[in-house]
Amino acid sequence: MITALRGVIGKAMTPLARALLRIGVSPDAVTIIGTIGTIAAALWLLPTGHLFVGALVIGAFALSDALDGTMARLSGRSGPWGAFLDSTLDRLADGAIFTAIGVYFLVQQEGNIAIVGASLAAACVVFGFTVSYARARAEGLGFQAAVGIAERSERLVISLVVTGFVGIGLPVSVLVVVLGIIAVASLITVGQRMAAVRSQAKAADADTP
Ligand SMILES: CCCCCCCC/C=C\CCCCCCCC(=O)OC[C@H](COP(=O)(O)O[C@@H]1[C@H](O)[C@H](OP(=O)(O)O)[C@@H](O)[C@H](O)[C@H]1O)OC(=O)CCCCCCC/C=C\CCCCCCCC
Ligand SMILES: Nc1ccn([C@@H]2O[C@H](COP(=O)(O)O)[C@@H](O)[C@H]2O)c(=O)n1
Ligand SMILES: [Mg+2]
Ligand SMILES: [Mg+2]
Repeated sequence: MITALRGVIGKAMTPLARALLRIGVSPDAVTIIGTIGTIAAALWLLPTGHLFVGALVIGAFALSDALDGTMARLSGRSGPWGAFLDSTLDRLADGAIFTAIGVYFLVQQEGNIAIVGASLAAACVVFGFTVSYARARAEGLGFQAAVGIAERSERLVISLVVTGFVGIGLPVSVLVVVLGIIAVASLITVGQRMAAVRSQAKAADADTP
């Protein structure tokens, strides 16, 4: 759903991508700086309770994930190394964001909401990583698995927008519910990816003489 905005975001990034290339910035530099910025902003701003500013700053850095690919394509430097670097660093950024939300619950909240919020954030880390792993493993075996209701863009945009709104007064219980929904939707996405690979594997078996 949100992932479908990819083309639009890529187009919107084009002028900035061209400008950065012109001054000699490489796609890899944007990938690395974007990841470091995301991790630093998440681990500093969320546990200290700066949820609104944190969501905005993390969102801005996370959007650089669409910038690096646009720069790589425009400069003709798109390739396996960049794809590997981008996907691997994505996992560090995802882990930092949901870990930071979990630490926010443990440090800034009390009682059941702290325990439940932190546990659901941990579930988002584990199930989100499993979604990404399923695609990486499928692609390593020659199948396609870029499907599902909770791809990375959905997980990040929804969690960051709700985190930002909690920062300006939305009850924190809404974030707990949304983390629960993201965790369940991630598990469903794992199932959707398994189903996609299973049908491709069966079709490949049937084609084998
Ligand atoms: C001061 C500045 C403020 C900035 C605020 C920005 C607000 C923007 C609002 C909306 C923008 C939403 C659009 C984001 C859609 C991005 C779509 C996109 O470009 O996707 C591509 C990019 C990279 O995808 P890849 O295919 O290269 O990545 C793959 C993916 O990671 C796979 O993961 P999997 O699905 O399998 O788990 C991996 O398997 C694969 O390895 C990997 O290659 O997608 C992204 O992932 C980019 C995510 C962008 C997230 C942007 C977050 C910004 C949204 C909100 C900001 C918070 C606003 C706070 C509001 C506060 C309200 C009071
Ligand atoms: N440093 C980089 C980053 C990305 N790429 C290429 O872009 C693809 C990802 O594009 P996004 O718009 O989704 O970031 C990736 O698969 C690589 O082909 C690159 O070459 N170098
Ligand atoms: Mg990228
Ligand atoms: Mg990336």
